[in-house]
Amino acid sequence: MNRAALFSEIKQKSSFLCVGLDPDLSKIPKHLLQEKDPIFSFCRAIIEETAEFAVAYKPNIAFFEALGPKGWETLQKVEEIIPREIFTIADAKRGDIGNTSKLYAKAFFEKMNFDSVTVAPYMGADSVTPFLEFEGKWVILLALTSNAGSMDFQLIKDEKGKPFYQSVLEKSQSWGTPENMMYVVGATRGELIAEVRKVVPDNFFLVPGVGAQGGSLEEVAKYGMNATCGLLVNSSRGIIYASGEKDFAKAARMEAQKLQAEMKRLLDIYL
Ligand SMILES: O=C(O)c1cc(=O)[nH]c(=O)n1[C@@H]1O[C@H](COP(=O)(O)O)[C@@H](O)[C@H]1O
Repeated sequence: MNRAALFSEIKQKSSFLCVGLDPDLSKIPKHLLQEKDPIFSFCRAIIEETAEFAVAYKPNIAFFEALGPKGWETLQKVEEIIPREIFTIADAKRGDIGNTSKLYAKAFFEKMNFDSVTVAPYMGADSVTPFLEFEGKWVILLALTSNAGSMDFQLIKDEKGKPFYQSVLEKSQSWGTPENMMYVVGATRGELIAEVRKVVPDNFFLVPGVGAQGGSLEEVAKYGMNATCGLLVNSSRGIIYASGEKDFAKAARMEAQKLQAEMKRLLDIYL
């Protein structure tokens, strides 16, 4: 999917919501455990009820990988039922020496048909560029993450006072373009989002951390929105575990709808 198609979906749905699929057998409603593939049944119900409000889905690969070979089959089935006009993100946080990265890319872009994969920048250009060689596919590069540990490296300043995440943004600008590279910028970083936006005015940001991690949607929109919206805001647990009972999919729908209504308001203000 290209940037114009993504922006068109955002405008059509008045939404920049990414629903995070982090399905955990210990958290899904108990009645689903009798199903042949409980994780698939769970994700399918969530997708059916939230697709009207979502412009992206982000399955976190860990939750599928942890189930062994069957988990990979489930992931593939989940990817296949996501409506094609909705952007798909394999949240795998990959990145390795070039020939290995190329095979990671093949796994998510060719064996499966994801639009994008999250990639860690730590190993540098040759670990990231193999993902960018796939026509129509995207890299989502970790820049400023939402977790407490982001302070360990990302916020360390060099002798001129420039934080490390900023060097990642600057350096990576020559690897890809706003047509094939996005950045992960955590919602919990508030006004730092404005600093990121200054360095990379045109790229989309994948913004996790609203909902369960406490980030503010209002601040994300205020500091991060650009002329093509430039934001995919993810919520995982806040949506998919809105209820642990039989009404879980309807409850997820209500949470997604609530976020979409708020996003519509913010698009009207800032776009
Ligand atoms: O790459 C990510 O998606 C990611 C980056 C980051 O900085 N923080 C972060 O929480 N995530 C992911 O985003 C999702 C957040 O989930 P919730 O906190 O439940 O909404 C999880 O799948 C995390 O792995």
